[in-house]
Amino acid sequence: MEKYLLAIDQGTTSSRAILFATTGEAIAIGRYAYEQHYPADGWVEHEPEDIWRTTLRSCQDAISRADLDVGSIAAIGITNQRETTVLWHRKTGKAVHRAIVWQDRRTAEFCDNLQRNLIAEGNPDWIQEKTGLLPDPYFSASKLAWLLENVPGAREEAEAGNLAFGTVDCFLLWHLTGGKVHATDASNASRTMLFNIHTQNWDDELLSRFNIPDSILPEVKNSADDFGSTDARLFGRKIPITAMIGDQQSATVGQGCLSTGMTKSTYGTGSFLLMNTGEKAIQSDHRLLTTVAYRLQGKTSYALEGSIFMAGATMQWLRDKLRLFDDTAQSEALARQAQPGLPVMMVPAFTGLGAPWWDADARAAIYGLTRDAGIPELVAAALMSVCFQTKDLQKAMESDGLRPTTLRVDGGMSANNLMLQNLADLLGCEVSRPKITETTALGAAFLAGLHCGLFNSLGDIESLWQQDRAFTPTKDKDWRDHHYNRWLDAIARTRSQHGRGS
Ligand SMILES: Nc1ncnc2c1ncn2[C@@H]1O[C@H](COP(=O)(O)OP(=O)(O)O)[C@@H](O)[C@H]1O
Ligand SMILES: O=P(O)(O)OC[C@H](O)CO
Repeated sequence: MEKYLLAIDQGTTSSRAILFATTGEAIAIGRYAYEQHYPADGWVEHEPEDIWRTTLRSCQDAISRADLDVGSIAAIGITNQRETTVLWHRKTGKAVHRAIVWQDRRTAEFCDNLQRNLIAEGNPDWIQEKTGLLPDPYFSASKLAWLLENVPGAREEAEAGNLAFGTVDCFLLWHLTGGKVHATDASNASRTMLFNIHTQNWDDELLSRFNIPDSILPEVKNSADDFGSTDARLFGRKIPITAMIGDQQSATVGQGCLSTGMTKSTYGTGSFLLMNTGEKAIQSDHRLLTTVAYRLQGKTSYALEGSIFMAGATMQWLRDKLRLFDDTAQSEALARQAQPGLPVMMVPAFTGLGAPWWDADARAAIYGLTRDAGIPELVAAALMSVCFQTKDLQKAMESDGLRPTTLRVDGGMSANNLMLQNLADLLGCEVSRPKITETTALGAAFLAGLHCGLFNSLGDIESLWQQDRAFTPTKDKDWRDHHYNRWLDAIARTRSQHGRGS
């Protein structure tokens, strides 16, 4: 019987399930968008029940659309939006509060104080040295501390051992296994700010700094491992779960970026550029993150990461709040009508700025509006803002002594040819889009297949990668420098609004 792999890709705006053949071909897909909650300025929440319900229905849809025997699904791999924090009751599986999403900035002051204290103690790099991360509300630790402090009774329940913490992979695993398995993988653990990426263990000093009881923590396993089996009632029979990996790391695998120096950038809600640095955990001097790319049979591969909070989300804002178009796919045709010279500049700091600025308090701004600026110029500026933010990351990597020669791109926004051409022009390097753009799901499926013996080695996935289109630079250095300097000026002006320099 031919075997298939089911990948669950639980993203920020939708839950997806894709059934793959071992050739990498997607056989069937299930997908449900779900509600975003914005209860206050800078707060972003998801209903955990929505996350679970839409994931389950996506899996059931994919399976029924493929019209196959559930017994032919060899294994499940889970990949997920990272850092998003869930705390739930072990007995009922019910969350004590909505999930606090990675974009949420409510703990900005907490993180500022933490950084100030570390500086006062003469140990400013303490967090980065242990975790590869920088003190910012983006990561799970301060969100979890907030839940324990602010949800009535949560701390007492946690200390009594009645609560479980997890990122979304872990929360889904709990539900898929009928509450039997409380585990995560090293790539997801590396985004919590509680995990020491060098020792590969939860770090007691970090736990005590954030005041987190260790009774709530999941076991940390390899990214391809034995994570238990689904409750037979969900899909008619048990299916083994043999991989879990954060979505950006999964896309790195799905893009075949498996050797040192290979780099991918995913353009979804946010944008995340990862360079595989192999067995070396390189600590950035330019405010990039060091993260676990994947851990296989106890061997850790690391990546250097630049995280941008607003990419496709800026297009959603133009669509939903300004109502400039009905479908984000229309943005390309609109931007092509814009005046030349990129007159309008947009800094999309709607939820602060990520790498390399790490400025939680910055807020978005638009510059250079004239009487003849209209919808095309605004849309072009929004698309360019994604390219400029990627350029910031390229510059930071170069300052750390690393330069990717080719950038492999994926994610919903990589369908936009104009954006990718502008990106190649601005970076001055080739930008390459693969035929399979569901690389995030593919990475998890591949790792699941690796663990259950459908693939022999990581090398097998490299041979599955095929290019759809390459975008080569058409502009010279003067053009690049001119526009990038305009961007840096816009960034400086935006940050000066709340008293921060560039
Ligand atoms: N043709 C396009 N041009 C610009 N943005 C697009 C286009 N198609 C999709 N997007 C954006 O890509 C995002 C969806 O990408 P996806 O990878 O599905 O995101 P996520 O995994 O974060 O939910 C949306 O924010 C959408 O606005
Ligand atoms: O859901 P995505 O694709 O926007 O990815 C979110 C990231 O994992 C956040 O770190």
